[in-house]
Amino acid sequence: MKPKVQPGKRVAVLGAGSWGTTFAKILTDGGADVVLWARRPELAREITEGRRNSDYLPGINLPVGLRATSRLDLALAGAEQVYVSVPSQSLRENLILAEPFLAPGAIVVSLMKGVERGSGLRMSQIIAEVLPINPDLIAAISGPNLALEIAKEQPTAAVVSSNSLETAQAVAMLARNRYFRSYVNTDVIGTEFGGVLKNLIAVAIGIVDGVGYGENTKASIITRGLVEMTDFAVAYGAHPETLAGLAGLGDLIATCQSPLSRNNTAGRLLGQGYGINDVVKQMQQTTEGLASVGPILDLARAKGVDMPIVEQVRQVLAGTLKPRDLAPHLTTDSAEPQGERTIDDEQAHGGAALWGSFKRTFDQLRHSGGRPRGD
Ligand SMILES: NC(=O)c1ccc[n+]([C@@H]2O[C@H](COP(=O)([O-])OP(=O)(O)OC[C@H]3O[C@@H](n4cnc5c(N)ncnc54)[C@H](O)[C@@H]3O)[C@@H](O)[C@H]2O)c1
Ligand SMILES: O=P(O)(O)OC[C@H](O)CO
Repeated sequence: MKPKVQPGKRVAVLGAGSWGTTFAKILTDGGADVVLWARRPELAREITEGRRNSDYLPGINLPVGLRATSRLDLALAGAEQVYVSVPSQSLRENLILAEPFLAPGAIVVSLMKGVERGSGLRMSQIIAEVLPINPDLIAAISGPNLALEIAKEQPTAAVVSSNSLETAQAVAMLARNRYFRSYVNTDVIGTEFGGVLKNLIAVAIGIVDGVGYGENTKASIITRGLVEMTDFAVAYGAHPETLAGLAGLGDLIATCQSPLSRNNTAGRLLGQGYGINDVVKQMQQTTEGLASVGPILDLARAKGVDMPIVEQVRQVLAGTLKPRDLAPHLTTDSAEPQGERTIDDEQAHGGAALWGSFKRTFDQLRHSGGRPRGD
C-alpha cells in the first residue's frame, strides 16, 4: 500500500552541520514541519532568527518555517521521522541521549556515511542496536549529495533504503521537492557501504591529484575503486546493482571530482606532502574516510576481499607509502597479468568476481559452523 503525502508532517533533524542543515532545508522545502537540533544554542538562534548557518553553509538563505533548537527533547517531541546527521563516531552517544525523547513509532533515518571504529558497524546497525525500535522503522539515505550544491537548489537525486519498502517510501515522500528526488530500495547494506567506500576512493583520488597525476590515473583509480567497492559490499550481502547506482557509482563520481568533498580535499593535502596530523587540523568539517580506512580493511580481511587501493590509502595515512607511489601499485603487486574482472565480466562470463563471492560464502560457512551471518 502506497503511503499518502502528508504535508506538514512533523520531523526532526539531529545535527546542524552542512548536511544536517541542508537536509532540514530539503524537508522544509518539501512541505514538512522541521525542527533542527544544533548542539550550540547560538547556532540554533542563528538558524531560527537569522535563517543562516554561516559557518557551514555560507551565503545560503534557509527557508522560512525551519526552526532550530539546542534542546533534544523539543526537537524530538512528536517527530514522526527523525533524520540523523552527526559524525559517525558520535552516533552511538547521541542516540543514547535521544532515546528517551523518541516518539513511539518514529522512523529513524541515517544520513551518515561512515562505520564505527572498533565495532565496524554501519550506522543503521548502530541505530538497531541502541534504540528499542522495530528494525523496519530504520532507513538510510545516500547518493551523490554534496551539501552546498543542494543548498543552492541544484537538481540532485538520492536513494532511501530500508528493509521495509513501506518505510523507504514514507521517507522518500517527505525527502523530495523541486530540486531533490528520492528513489527507494531495500538494499541497506549496499546503500550504506556505497557511501562509506566511495569516501576512501575519493581520498585516493585526492592523493594522486595532490601529487600532480592527471586524468588517466584518476579514471583508473575510480574504475578499479568501483570494483573494490563492489567486491567488498557483495561479500557482505549487497546487490551489485546498488553499487552501480546513485549510492555507488553516482556518489563515487561526485565525491572524486568535486573540490567541495572533504575526503577528496584531505587526500589532496596528503598528496601535497602534509602529514596526517596537519591534515586533520586543517579539516574544519567531518572527514569520514579518514576514520573508516582501518575498520573497512578489517572487515575486508574478515571476508577475504582484496582492497589494494584502500590498503595503499592506509599506508599513505600511516606514512609508510609515499603519495607518489600510490598509483603505480594501483591494483596489485602480482607479477601475473590479471583479468579486468569488472561487473560486466562477471555478468557475461560468470567470471572471477562470481567465483570470489562463491568462495567467500563457502569459507564463511566453513568458519561459522554452517550458519551464514546475515545483516
Ligand atoms: N556534507 C555533505 O555534503 C554530506 C553529504 C552526505 C552525507 N554526509 C554525511 O553526513 C554526516 C555529517 O556530515 P556533515 O557534512 O554534516 O559534517 P559537518 O562537519 O558539516 O557537521 C557535523 C555536525 O555535527 C556536530 N558534531 C560534532 N561532533 C558531535 C558530537 N559528538 N555530537 C553531536 N554533534 C556533533 C558538529 O557541531 C556539526 O554541527 C557524515 O557522516 C557525512 O559523511 C555529508
Ligand atoms: O564532503 P565529503 O567527502 O564528505 O562528501 C560529501 C558527500 O558524501 C558527497 O555525496
